[in-house]
Amino acid sequence: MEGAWTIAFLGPKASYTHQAALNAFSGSNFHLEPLIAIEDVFEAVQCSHANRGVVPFENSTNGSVVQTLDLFADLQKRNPDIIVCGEAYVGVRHCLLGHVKKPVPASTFSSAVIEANDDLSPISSGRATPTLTMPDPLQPKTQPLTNIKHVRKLYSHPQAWGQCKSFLSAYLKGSERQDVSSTSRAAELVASDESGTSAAISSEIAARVHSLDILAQGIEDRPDNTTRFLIIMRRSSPDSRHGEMHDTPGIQDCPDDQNDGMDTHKSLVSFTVDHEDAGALTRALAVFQKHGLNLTSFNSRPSGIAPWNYIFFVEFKGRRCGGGEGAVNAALRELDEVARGRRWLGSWESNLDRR
Ligand SMILES: O=C(O)C(=O)C[C@]1(C(=O)O)C=C[C@@H](O)C=C1
Repeated sequence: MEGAWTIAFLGPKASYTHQAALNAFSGSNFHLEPLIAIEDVFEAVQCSHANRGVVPFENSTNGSVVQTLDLFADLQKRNPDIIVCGEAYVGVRHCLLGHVKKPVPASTFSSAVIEANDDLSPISSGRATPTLTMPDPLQPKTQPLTNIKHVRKLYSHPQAWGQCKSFLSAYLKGSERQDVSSTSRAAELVASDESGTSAAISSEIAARVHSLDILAQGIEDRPDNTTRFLIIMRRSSPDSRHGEMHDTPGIQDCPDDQNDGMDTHKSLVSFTVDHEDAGALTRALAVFQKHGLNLTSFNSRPSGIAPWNYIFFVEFKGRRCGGGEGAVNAALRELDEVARGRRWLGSWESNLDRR
């Protein structure tokens, strides 16, 4: 694998990020390297251990992945050279993975055996009970494949809880929840739990990798549940694969592009504003409107400067062309006049229509 690119991703194997990495980088030219945390992926790319990194950015049901936004905000100045160079979408179908409870052999008709097997009685209706605050609760779109009354503890990535709310509230209300670094890490932990009373929200592939039983399938609230992943790289790093140098990745040659890639590309920028200055954020956003740059996402995270002070992330249609030309460069110059601490985070080809 001499000369192959190293692609770091949020692992272990069988995470949804792994699926995104396989979609974006298949073939023998790529060596895929699972890492434990999203920050490890940023670090691997920042220190050039990896040529590219794949990280979750946003889920269509549950919103932004705040760990990733915070790494782009980079308050500790650990990842100053990271930019985005691509994106990938993965349809996320969650499963509940664990161990099917085996019936106790009824060799004798003792009350202990009857009690133990009572837990294997038919599955509950799963209808969420209406309450005063929620008179019309969302009903889960699926029910368990087997009895799950023995499940006491759940493991998953924090994003997954918010994607499976109705199933969890209908069937697993009393179970303790533990956040872990990814859904595949959750499956790994459940596989090593000998009590058999834990379960993971994870993928069907993770069930196969860890020889776990699928206790329920398709437990996400919405059938269109999709996660968007970003591909990151280090700016000004030599990419050895084709022996070529990209001096300014994220800034592209677009000589024949009449509309700055507004139909084909997206870009990401972050900035802060003077919070004492009324209208400062409005003026910053007006710059994008003035140059016809359509915003596709807007996020904020604590800036680390002072409490209730934010760093803003704006994603918009269009790409930044080399040579200071074009609408995006013009907007960035004007943004520098009204915003503070502006950081360019890259342009990449939009993949939304190619899912
Ligand atoms: O835990 C994983 O498998 C991941 O790849 C992370 C992640 C996320 O952070 O959004 C990816 C997809 C799902 O939305 C849930 C978790």
